[in-house]
Amino acid sequence: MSTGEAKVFWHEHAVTREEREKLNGHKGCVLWFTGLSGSGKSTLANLVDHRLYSLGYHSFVLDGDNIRHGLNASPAMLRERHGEEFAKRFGLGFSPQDREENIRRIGAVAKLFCEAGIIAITAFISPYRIDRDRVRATMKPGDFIEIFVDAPLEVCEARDPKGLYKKARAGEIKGFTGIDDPYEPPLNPEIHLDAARHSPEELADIVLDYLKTHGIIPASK
Ligand SMILES: Nc1ncnc2c1ncn2[C@@H]1O[C@H](COP(=O)(O)OS(=O)(=O)O)[C@@H](OP(=O)(O)O)[C@H]1O
Ligand SMILES: Nc1ncnc2c1ncn2[C@@H]1O[C@H](COP(=O)(O)OP(=O)(O)O)[C@@H](O)[C@H]1O
Repeated sequence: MSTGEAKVFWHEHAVTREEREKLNGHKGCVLWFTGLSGSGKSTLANLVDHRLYSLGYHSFVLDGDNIRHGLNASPAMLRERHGEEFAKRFGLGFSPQDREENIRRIGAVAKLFCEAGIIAITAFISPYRIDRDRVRATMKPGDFIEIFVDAPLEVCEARDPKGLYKKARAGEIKGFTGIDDPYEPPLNPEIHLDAARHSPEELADIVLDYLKTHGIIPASK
């Protein structure tokens, strides 16, 4: 058997994206929340998801913390389950390369959701601009909606719900975003949220309004 690169072919779907969107009563898209740890990504992602669900729409949250338990599991988790060699090959931590692969994989998954006519809601720090832009470049114009959850480091650090900033300041966690690893804010996000001055409910309203005014969900409900 050849060990060379296999040729892979693309199969058209029997049911088109447009047909699925018609059935769902709204368009598919990716709501890409990005921001520092503690900025409010997960809170907001889940609130928007719940609002959409209550309106009868189809959405799903892909959250960094959860995805890093499965698809993008850490080396430690994989070591326990499958041994050292497997963990080294497939486990993802927080090095720049691992974050890049984390975002690449989740971008591909989010795109599949979008093509299934679903509103994919991702909540990853996604600190590097190039990684977010690469995901954007894989998608059709309008499908990738970058949402900057903008809360200053001081605010996030004061919230510190998991105590991670404290550990990072103490040097117990290395390469923590905002402390000793960079966060590159979006230059031109579709939505820029002031997450330090507004409640999650107010911020969710802004996201829902965007979806209505851009024809992703009906304006009428
Ligand atoms: N070194 C370091 N830097 C930043 N964050 C860290 C780190 N180590 C662990 N954590 C925890 O992992 C969550 C971020 O995971 P993500 O997959 O969103 O990160 S990334 O997009 O790949 O940068 C992040 O969760 P959120 O607070 O929900 O953002 C942290 O709880
Ligand atoms: N807009 C907001 N205003 C005040 N507190 C918030 C807001 N959004 C989230 N929080 C709180 O901040 C903390 C971090 O929120 P979380 O959604 O976990 O952030 P992230 O997913 O970005 O790490 C939580 O305790 C949450 O209740």
